[in-house]
Amino acid sequence: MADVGRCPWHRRDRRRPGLGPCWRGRRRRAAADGHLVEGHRLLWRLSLRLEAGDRPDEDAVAHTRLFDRPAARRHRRRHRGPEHHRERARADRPSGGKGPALHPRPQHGPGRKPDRADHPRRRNAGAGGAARAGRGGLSRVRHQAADRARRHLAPALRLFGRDRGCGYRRRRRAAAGEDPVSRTLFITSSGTEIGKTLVTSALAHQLRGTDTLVLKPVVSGYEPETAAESDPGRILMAQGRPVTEEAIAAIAPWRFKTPVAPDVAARLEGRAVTAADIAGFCQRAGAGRETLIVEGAGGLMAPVAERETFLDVLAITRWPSLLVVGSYLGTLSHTYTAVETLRARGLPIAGIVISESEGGGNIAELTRSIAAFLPELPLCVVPRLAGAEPWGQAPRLTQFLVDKSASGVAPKAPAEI
Ligand SMILES: Nc1ncnc2c1ncn2[C@@H]1O[C@H](COP(=O)(O)OP(=O)(O)OP(=O)(O)O)[C@@H](O)[C@H]1O
Ligand SMILES: C[C@H](N)[C@H](N)CCCCCC(=O)O
Ligand SMILES: [Mg+2]
Repeated sequence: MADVGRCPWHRRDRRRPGLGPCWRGRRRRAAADGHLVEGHRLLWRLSLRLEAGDRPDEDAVAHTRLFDRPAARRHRRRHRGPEHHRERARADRPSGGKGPALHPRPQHGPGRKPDRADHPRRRNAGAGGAARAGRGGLSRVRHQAADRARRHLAPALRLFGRDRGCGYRRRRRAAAGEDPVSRTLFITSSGTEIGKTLVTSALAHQLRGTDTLVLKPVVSGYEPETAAESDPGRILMAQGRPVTEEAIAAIAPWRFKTPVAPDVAARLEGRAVTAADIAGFCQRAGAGRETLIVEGAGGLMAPVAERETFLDVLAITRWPSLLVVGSYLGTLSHTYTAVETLRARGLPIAGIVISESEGGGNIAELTRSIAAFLPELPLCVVPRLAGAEPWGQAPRLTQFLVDKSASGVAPKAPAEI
């Protein structure tokens, strides 16, 4: 049985009786593989598959075993060994796919509801689509990834609704490219050494216990000996995770030794990275996660390749940016330039965080200026924090995360000063 449809945790016999919605209702029952079936209707669909001699996937075989003993025997025989194979397969093959159905199609009529699989809206959905137009079998034109994710989805969704459960189906759909990660935030800044990692670690810390992945795909100036002080090291510590080489490699695959622009650092090591590499890695790693947070390296337009910058990563992904800016003299121009740059590419901005620079600055005046110039953008201040774990003292930053189904831009939040 393919590992689709139910979370392994639930598939094991751990359910407490009477708690799950899955096992209620007289006409529904659980097959031995943990998949839900709807009695007669599903049997009828299976009969259509079997009639055509179609055995498209392992699931169909599993159900055959459950519902149709002669067919299950044939299946076992067919897999017994090569010496039986040809002869038995010939004998088992239905005559042109036109033999009688094992389970005759239910007749429509008074007192009998038409099968929902025949409804026009459902014709392409799940197993219902297979039975359409009297073709008596699954379509030969198949989209493999979609099929993998959609097997048995229709009955399951009808019973439970799309958003219930532990998130296992959502992650599977996302892995098949059907459903993007719910919330993503790209932490960028008006320059380097501004406070991106502090903000990223604070978010990572505040989102502990949730389904959040935090990535720092490109890091320059990385030394394995001082991994705990590196950006990915600090992110892991903020999440309460051990700083190991494996954990760092999983969240920061492009690590370069020299503390310079990533394209230069990569060239010095005879390596290369592109905006598409970075976008692809993050999207694959984050597929199906509830929240994905990605920290850039350097400022918004720090180069990643000779003719590409982090802005090109954003042009591919269209992640909302959280712009971290300093409180030094000159930050206003840097801030507005970064905002204009994102807007010129039509990229969403989740908000601005002023991370107090070493020299301080007039935070109240800066906040007033930015709020007046960009009143539509949420604004927050992270004051100068001391201590070994500054991420634990930062103000709440999770308000910058919004569902992708929303506009992609965080709702306006009051400035925290
Ligand atoms: N609000 C703050 N309070 C205390 N320290 C801060 C603050 N903002 C930044 N820093 C300090 O400034 C230094 C640079 O910050 P950080 O590493 O977060 O910058 P960055 O933008 O992530 O840089 P990079 O471009 O290298 O990724 C760090 O030592 C950090 O702790
Ligand atoms: C080493 C440093 N802290 C960052 N990791 C990389 C900064 C690159 C800046 C490139 C630039 O904008 O000139
Ligand atoms: Mg950083």
